[in-house]
Amino acid sequence: MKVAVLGAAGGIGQALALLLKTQLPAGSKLSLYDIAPVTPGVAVDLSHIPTAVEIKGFAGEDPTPALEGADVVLISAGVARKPGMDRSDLFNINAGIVRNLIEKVAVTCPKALVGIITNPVNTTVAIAAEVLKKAGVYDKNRLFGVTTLDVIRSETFIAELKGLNVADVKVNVIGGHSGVTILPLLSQVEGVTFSDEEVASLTKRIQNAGTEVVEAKAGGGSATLSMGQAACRFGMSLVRGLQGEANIVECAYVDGGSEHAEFFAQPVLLGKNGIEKVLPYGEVSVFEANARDSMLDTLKGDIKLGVDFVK
Ligand SMILES: NC(=O)c1ccc[n+]([C@@H]2O[C@H](COP(=O)([O-])OP(=O)(O)OC[C@H]3O[C@@H](n4cnc5c(N)ncnc54)[C@H](O)[C@@H]3O)[C@@H](O)[C@H]2O)c1
Ligand SMILES: O=C(O)C[C@H](O)C(=O)O
Repeated sequence: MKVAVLGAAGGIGQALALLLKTQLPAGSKLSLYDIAPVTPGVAVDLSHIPTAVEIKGFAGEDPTPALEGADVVLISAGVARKPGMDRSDLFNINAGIVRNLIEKVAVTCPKALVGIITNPVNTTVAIAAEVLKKAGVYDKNRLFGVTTLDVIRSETFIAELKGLNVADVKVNVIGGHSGVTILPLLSQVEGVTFSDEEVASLTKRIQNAGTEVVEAKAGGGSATLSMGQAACRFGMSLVRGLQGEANIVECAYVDGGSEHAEFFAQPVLLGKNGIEKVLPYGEVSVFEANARDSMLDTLKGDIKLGVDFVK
C-alpha cells in the first residue's frame, strides 16, 4: 500500500504525515511531496519514528516520483485562509495548483484513490474531475472531496452539548464544504433530541467552525491539526477499503449520482475500487430539507466555477 501526500510540508501535510506514519499498516509506503525544499527533511524526521512504514520525501516542481505506484493520493497543497476571507477567495491560487497536480496524477497513477483537501473543496473537486475526464482516466468512484473535518467537528460539538461519550456519536454531514453548504443531519443523531434553538445554533456553529479557527489563529492560517486528524481518518478508511475490510462508511463529497447536484457530500461505502456504493443519507427534518434545498444554488455555482476553469 502506498499513500502519497501532496502539500506535505504544510500545516495539514505535516500533521497528516505524522499520523499516517504511526497508523498505516506495516509494510506500507508513505510518500511526501511539496514544492518546499524542507520536504525531504520532514521525511527524514518522520523516518526516525519506529513503525514499519517506509517514508520518502520529494521537493521541487515535479510530483511524479512521489506519485509513482501510489494507491491513495491526499492533496492539501495550496494556500489557506486568513481572517476576512471566504474559502472561495482561495480559488485564484488553488485552482491552478490542483489542476497541475491532478494532471500528474492522471499520467502517473490514474487508478489511485484521490482525496482533495485543498479549498475551495466544492470547486477543486470539480476541477480534478474535469482534468481526469480530459485525460480519459476519470473514475467517479476514485475521487473524493474530504469533508471529514465537518463530521468530526459535529461529533465533538454534539458530544459537548449533550454530555455524550464522543466515541458513541455518529452523524452524517451532507452537501459540500463551505458555509451553508455544510449540513449536519442532527435529527438523525441517536439517543438525543435537540430543541429548535439548539438545531439552529449548532448547525451554524458547525458551518462556521472553519472561520472560528481562522479567527482564533489571527492570520496564522486555518485548521491544520484537526484537519490532519480528519484526513488521516479518511485516508485510513480508503486504505481499509482497499484492503477488503467490510463496512467502511464515510461521508465525502463525491460524484455519486445525487439528485441534488453533480457533486454532493453523503455517506459512501468504501471498498477495493474506492466507492462500492453511494448510500442514502436517510430521513431529514423539515429544517434540514429546507437547508438542503436552499444551499443548492450556491453549491451548483461552486461546481460550475470548477468545470468552467478547466473547459
Ligand atoms: N477540506 C478541509 O476540510 C480543509 C480543512 C483545512 C484546510 N483546508 C485547506 O487545505 C489547504 C492547505 O492548508 P494548510 O493549512 O496545510 O496550508 P499551508 O500553507 O500550511 O500548507 C500548504 C502547503 O502547500 C504547499 N504547496 C503550495 N503549492 C504547491 C504545489 N504546487 N505543489 C505542492 N505543494 C504546494 C506549500 O509549500 C505548503 O507547504 C488550504 O487550501 C486550506 O484551505 C481544507
Ligand atoms: O475554513 C477554512 O478555511 C479551512 C477549512 O476548510 C476548515 O473548515 O477549517
